[in-house]
Amino acid sequence: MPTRILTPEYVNGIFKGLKISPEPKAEPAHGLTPPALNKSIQYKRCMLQLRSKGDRPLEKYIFLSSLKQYDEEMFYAILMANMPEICPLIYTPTVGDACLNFSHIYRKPEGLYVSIEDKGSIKNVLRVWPHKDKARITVVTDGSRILGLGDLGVNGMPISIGKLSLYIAGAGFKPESTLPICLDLGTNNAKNLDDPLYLGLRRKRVDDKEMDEFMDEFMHAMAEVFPNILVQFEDFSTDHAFHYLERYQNTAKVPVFNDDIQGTGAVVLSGFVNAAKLSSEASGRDLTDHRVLFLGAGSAGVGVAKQVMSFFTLQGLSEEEAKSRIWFIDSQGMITADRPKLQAHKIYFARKDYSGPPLKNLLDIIDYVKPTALVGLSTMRGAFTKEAVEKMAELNPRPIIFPLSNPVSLSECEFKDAIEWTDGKVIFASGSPFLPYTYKGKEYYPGQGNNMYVFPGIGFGGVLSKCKHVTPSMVENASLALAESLTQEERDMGLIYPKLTRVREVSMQIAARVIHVAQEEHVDRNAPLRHMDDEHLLEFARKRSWYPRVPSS
Ligand SMILES: O=C([O-])CC(=O)C(=O)O
Ligand SMILES: [Mg+2]
Repeated sequence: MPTRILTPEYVNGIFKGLKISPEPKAEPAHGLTPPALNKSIQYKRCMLQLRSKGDRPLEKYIFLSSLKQYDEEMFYAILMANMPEICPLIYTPTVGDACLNFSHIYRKPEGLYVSIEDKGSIKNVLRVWPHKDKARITVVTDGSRILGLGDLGVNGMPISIGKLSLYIAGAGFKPESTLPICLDLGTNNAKNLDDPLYLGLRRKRVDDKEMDEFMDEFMHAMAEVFPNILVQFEDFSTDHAFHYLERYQNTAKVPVFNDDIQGTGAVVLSGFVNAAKLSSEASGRDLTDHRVLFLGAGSAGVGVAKQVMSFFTLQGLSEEEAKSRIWFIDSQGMITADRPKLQAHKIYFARKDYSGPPLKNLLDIIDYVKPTALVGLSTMRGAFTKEAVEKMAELNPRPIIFPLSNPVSLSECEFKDAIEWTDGKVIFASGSPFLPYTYKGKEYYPGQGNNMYVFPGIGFGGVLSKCKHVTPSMVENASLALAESLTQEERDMGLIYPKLTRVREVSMQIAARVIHVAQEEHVDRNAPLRHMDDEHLLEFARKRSWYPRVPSS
């Protein structure tokens, strides 16, 4: 039996003051605000107040979060005009701190909490969401693997909220069409369970069987209550991430994708396409001869490797040949097929062509594999040591080094170090942002291989096409559209990803491509769009994209 009593009073009470959908707002009545206050001054005051918090990012997060609640349009105007400054505050890395502290800094409802105690009546809980008919995109986490921070339980909610803010700023979803959801299936995090202020259920996680039953009911209920929604799974623990993607991606009545597996994979493939070209220009090596070594074999690592395989298959290699260009290291060393008790998701990439003693040390493995690219999704801070990066630079005139773990405190290496250790030769992308670095008088720009470049466009294209499913080809094409979106200026700067300031335009290109592929694969249900050519699809996406009505200066 649910413990919550969903009386109208309860529902009205909990949402009182929750501004999920600002209807066109009346200006505050004359006399209630100081005479000179207007939106432009308010914008400047907000920026001033934000910046006055100096280098206290969590305080900035809290400030921005309350700004979003009392003046949503102002929040988005500020975010969109200052993406490089604000993204790291509402998203990785600061969102990691917000999650760790969520039970202490929580103020107001911003999404739905569905707990194991709601099993049997999940539909009723979903129905409390205002504007049910407007919901088009949801980010659903169970808090079990938040960034690289592990099981945070209900404290994972800010990740759903942060990603949806980027769906809005990045692609132009209307704020009221977004729905953050945190599933509370317990937590195995002792720190949470010992914290008297922890806001989730005070119990260990349920077993897999009970979780399956819960998830099946949840997905059915979602399709019934929100028939037009697209579901993005986020930060589920590795086994569950793969399991629920497979369980629902072709069968659920609403389209589903997993951002950690597919979004991260797509964004890294895109960066790799551009990086491999730069690296091959320097080495003369054929594109099909790249060799990619992954450190970390969780949902993101394996998801990324599967996408990177399509780099090779697009060059004409077979699946087996493509797979042979990829090596994995996990906590026990290089993954080989003869290792006993390999987890299911690691078997595919386990090497069958190695028979020596187990290789455990990164330097030995680099010596053996001779990679052109080193990709980290290990959440092991500093795992790409000076010696390892120097060895990569000995092997390659332009080594590709992607330390992709989030947040920044768990990055496998820092941008500054990668530049110095390779004497500026590195082609670099990280998961969380680093600042540009000047070395020997030249300014170098880090790439940010974060799924924020693709999920807004995948979601927007998926929703505009009214797709039944998100297919692998839609994801792969999102990635290629991102790779192709670089301007000449960005290429001249040596970038492998477009500038963050262009993310809206890039998302439109991705969305248009996603619609096109949904049509080719007959998973679209928006028939009138079928008559549009690519240029019209792009125009259509741009027209449907939401902007805050606030002057941005
Ligand atoms: O949230 C991010 O920055 C990227 C991501 O999905 C993760 O690290 O789990
Ligand atoms: Mg994630």
